[in-house]
Amino acid sequence: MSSYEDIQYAVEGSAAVVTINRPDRYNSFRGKTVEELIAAFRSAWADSRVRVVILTGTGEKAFCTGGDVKQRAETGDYGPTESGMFEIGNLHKLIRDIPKPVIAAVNGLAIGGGHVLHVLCDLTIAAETAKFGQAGPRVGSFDAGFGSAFLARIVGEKRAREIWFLCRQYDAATAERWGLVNAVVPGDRLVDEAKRWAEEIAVLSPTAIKFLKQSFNADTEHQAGLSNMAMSALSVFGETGEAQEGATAFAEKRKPDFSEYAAL
Ligand SMILES: CC(C)(COP(=O)(O)OP(=O)(O)OC[C@H]1O[C@@H](n2cnc3c(N)ncnc32)[C@H](O)[C@@H]1OP(=O)(O)O)[C@@H](O)C(=O)NCCC(=O)NCCSC(=O)c1cc(O)c2ccccc2c1O
Repeated sequence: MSSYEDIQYAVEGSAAVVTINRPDRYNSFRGKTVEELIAAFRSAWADSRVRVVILTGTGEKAFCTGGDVKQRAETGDYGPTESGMFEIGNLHKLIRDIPKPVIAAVNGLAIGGGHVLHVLCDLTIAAETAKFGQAGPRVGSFDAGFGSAFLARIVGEKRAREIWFLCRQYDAATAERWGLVNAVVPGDRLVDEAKRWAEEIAVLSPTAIKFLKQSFNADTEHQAGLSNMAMSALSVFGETGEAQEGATAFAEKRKPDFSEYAAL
């Protein structure tokens, strides 16, 4: 895949900068976006010039707001892909497995599956105006894999459950206090700051960094199994009226009505 439609990819100094470029949909992802992100991360892995990957989004509004809910309301899925599959689980694994640090430069809203992406990155630098949160239970979705279990490793069980059960938004200062982000900077300095961190990493031993990343990952690798199961559960849940009510309500700009459903 050499040219991209939903993302931008550039190697600048020692960093590959991967930018989700769907600002009219708040940089939400469809199947094609995920496929392109996978191709970009593979390019960064294979390129010996690249020591760090920076993941960000176009504009000031959103880093990524997760799955494209309008697409899901329209077609019941996240749209066509070359492989015929929606490969978000493979993207999650790739962000973990690429033996180079991945820095999320969160330029705006990191919501739903977009929040999960930054959680999976090794480091997060946030713009002062960035906002963080989950949305799945409001739109008939969930990430019961890395998105919940790994999040709890970062912020602790109580806060992870609060994030998922209340679907609130948290500002960058709160995210920093909770250990969800490494640093907060003015928006106009965000990507430059991420590049500065990348150059600082780039002069260190790449092999030591690789083993360290793998060592950090090894301790939570069992969560990949959970994630697989969660993705299977999600594709079954996505077919239900309950899940479809969430997506349809978002597309129709109204509150979802889950009153006829129960979890007994
Ligand atoms: C993010 C918001 C809270 C922002 O609210 P705000 O009021 O500031 O802005 P608007 O709501 O007016 O949005 C502006 C504009 O952008 C469009 N938009 C925003 N987010 C999305 C989106 N996710 N998909 C499509 N379009 C989006 C919005 O419609 C507006 O366009 P207009 O043309 O109408 O002006 C708020 O927008 C919001 O709550 N967004 C939805 C967030 C969300 O629910 N995300 C998806 C969660 S589910 C998910 O991410 C997911 C992840 C996975 O990994 C999966 C894996 C396997 C299966 C399913 C998965 C899955 O569902």
